[in-house]
Amino acid sequence: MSHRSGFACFVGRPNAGKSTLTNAIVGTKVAITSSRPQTTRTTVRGIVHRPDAQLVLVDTPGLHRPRTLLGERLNDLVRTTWAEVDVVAVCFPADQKIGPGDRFLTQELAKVRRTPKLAVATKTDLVGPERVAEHLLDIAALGDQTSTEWADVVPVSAVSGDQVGLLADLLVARLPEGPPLYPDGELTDAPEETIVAELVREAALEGVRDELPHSIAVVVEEMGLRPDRPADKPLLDIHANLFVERDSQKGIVIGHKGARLREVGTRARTSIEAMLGTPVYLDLRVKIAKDWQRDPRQLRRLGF
Ligand SMILES: Nc1nc2c(ncn2[C@@H]2O[C@H](COP(=O)(O)OP(=O)(O)OP(=O)(O)O)[C@@H](O)[C@H]2O)c(=O)[nH]1
Repeated sequence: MSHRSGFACFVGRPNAGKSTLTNAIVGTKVAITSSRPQTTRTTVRGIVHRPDAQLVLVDTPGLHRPRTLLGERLNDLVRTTWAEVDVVAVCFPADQKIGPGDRFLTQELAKVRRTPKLAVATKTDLVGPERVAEHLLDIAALGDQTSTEWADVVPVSAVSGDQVGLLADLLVARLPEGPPLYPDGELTDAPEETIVAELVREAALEGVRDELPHSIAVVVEEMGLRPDRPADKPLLDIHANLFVERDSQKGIVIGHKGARLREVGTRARTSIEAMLGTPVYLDLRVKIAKDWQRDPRQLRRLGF
């Protein structure tokens, strides 16, 4: 039996369902989802192991009109990823009309000629069959208008699981023949620190107002098992800094008498424990990195 291996990435407007789809295909939580746009910043890979193939999924941030240095860096990262992967799957949420953002994205993607492009109609559980049909026609028309030849057009629901298996098959079909790229059983090659930092960020974003999400960055300073613990009672010590850009934002994150920060810490700790399967002691500090999105040195320090 021949074996295929390679890389795929999901692209699409913010909130299109890329991270959720990555999780549904990989079958475990590796990328970070939230109901707010633009939370996926780091490239997190999920790896699908099958007898016939190994599919490595790269989850990129959304392309957007850059207004800051961070925005430009993100767009560069997206384009580089498109050229490097074996197939790009563009997500168009079925509960939304195709809009200028989708057109901009598809046009940009069309410039990366070599990479096969697959169109995915996401969130089909939210709408009826007529709307799905109409959406598929709109996607085909968008392909014509942008001279994009869709390798396939697939409707899926990551939430109900409908057609997720088919999508995985279609992605695998675009991979070159080759041996597995990663050892079996490895679900993600994102370092644990990155996953932990994303989980803290996700917890901090819950329930905050619109402007804040772009201003929060989390860096795990230190992480390690506490020494002198009995083998059956491990404890993972995590020291993390949560950076905001301004004093006023620090207040929002910390909340009245630290109440909000405590909530964020508890929520983050619970999801880190669930993810890593170890009890966690989380030491979370809020710091100000003034205007970090515009400062190249700070961007590097925060891992961009
Ligand atoms: N009903 C339904 N909701 C979905 C589905 N897929 C994703 N969602 C929801 O849509 C929202 C956005 O999903 P994400 O997976 O975070 O979207 P994303 O494209 O990764 O978003 P960004 O990281 O902001 O670019 C979340 O609230 C998901 O729960 C789906 O198949 N059905």
